[in-house]
Amino acid sequence: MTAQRLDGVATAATVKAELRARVDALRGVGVTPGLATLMVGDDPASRSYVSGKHRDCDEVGIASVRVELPASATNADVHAAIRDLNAAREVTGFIVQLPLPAGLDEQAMLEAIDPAKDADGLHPTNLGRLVLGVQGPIDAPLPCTPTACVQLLARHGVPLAGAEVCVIGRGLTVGRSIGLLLTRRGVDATVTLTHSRTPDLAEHVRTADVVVAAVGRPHLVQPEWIKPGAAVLDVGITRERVLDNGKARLLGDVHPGVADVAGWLSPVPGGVGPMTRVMLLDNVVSAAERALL
Ligand SMILES: Nc1nc2c(c(=O)[nH]1)N[C@@H](CN(C=O)c1ccc(C(=O)N[C@@H](CCC(=O)O)C(=O)O)cc1)CN2
Repeated sequence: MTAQRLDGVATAATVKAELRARVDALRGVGVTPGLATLMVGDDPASRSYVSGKHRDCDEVGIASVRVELPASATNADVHAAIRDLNAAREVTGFIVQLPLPAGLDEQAMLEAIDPAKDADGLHPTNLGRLVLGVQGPIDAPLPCTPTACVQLLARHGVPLAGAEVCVIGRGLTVGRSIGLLLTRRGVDATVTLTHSRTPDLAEHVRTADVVVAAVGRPHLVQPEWIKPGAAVLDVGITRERVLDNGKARLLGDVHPGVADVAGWLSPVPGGVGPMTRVMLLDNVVSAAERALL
C-alpha cells in the first residue's frame, strides 16, 4: 500500500482562498484584521516561521506587524511589549513566538496576552473554554496545530467519528489539547494520549486508526507499529544539518517506510506545518468577526 498524501500545501491554499473572502467581507465594513508577532532572540527556525506568518498575512489581506526583542530581553521587557500589543487598536490578534530564550517565563507571557487577542489559542482562558466545551456563533481561538490536524484529516475525508486516535507527545502546542478537539461532539473520536515515558508505546499505536506523532524525535514511529490503512499525521520537525549544500534536512517523527503501510500520511515538510500557519490566520480573522457581533 502507498499511503495517500495528506497535502498541507494544497489544503492550506484552499483555506487561504476561503479566508481571503472573509477578509474582503470585513474590509467591506471598514475592518482590517491585523496580526502581530512578538519574537524574542534570534533562533533561525523561529525567524523563518515568523517570516512565513507575515507572508501568509500579505497573501490574504491581513495587516501585520513584527515586534522583535533581543535575546537579552528581561521578563519585564517582554511583559511591556505584550501590554503594548494588548492595547494596540490595529492589532486584532497576536502571538508570542515559542520557544522563548531560557530564563524567560513562557507561561507568564502566555497569561499576559488579552484572551480576546490570543491568536495562538494558548491562553488559559481559551484553553479553559475548550475544556468546558464553550462554543459560540464564532468559536473562541483554538490552538493552531491541533485544529490544523483535524482540518487536514477532515478535508481529506478521513473518518474520525468512532475512530481510535493515538496521540504521541504531551507538549503545549499539540498533545495537551488535541484530544479535546477530537472528542468534541460532531467529531467523536476516542483518544489515547501517550508520551515519551509511555511503556509499550508501539502497542498503543498498533490499535489506532489515526496516529498523531508530535514528540520531536526523528523517525520514532516505525512501519511495523502501524495498523494497515491507518491515517498518520507527522507533526514533529527536527532539523538535521546537511553540510554539502549548507541547508538543513527536515526530519519528521515518522519513519518514511510508514508510507507503505498507512492509508494516509502527512509529509514533512508540506503537511501539518502549512496548515498550522493558516489556522493562525483563521484565529485572527475570527477575532475580527467576533468583535463585530
Ligand atoms: N507561538 C507559537 N510558537 C510556536 C508554534 C505555534 O503554533 N505558536 N508552533 C511551532 C512553530 N510553528 C509556528 O509557529 C510552525 C512550525 C512549522 C511550520 C511549517 O510550516 N513547517 C514547514 C517546514 C518549514 C521549515 O521548517 O523549513 C512544513 O512542515 O512544511 C509552521 C509553523 C513552535 N512555536
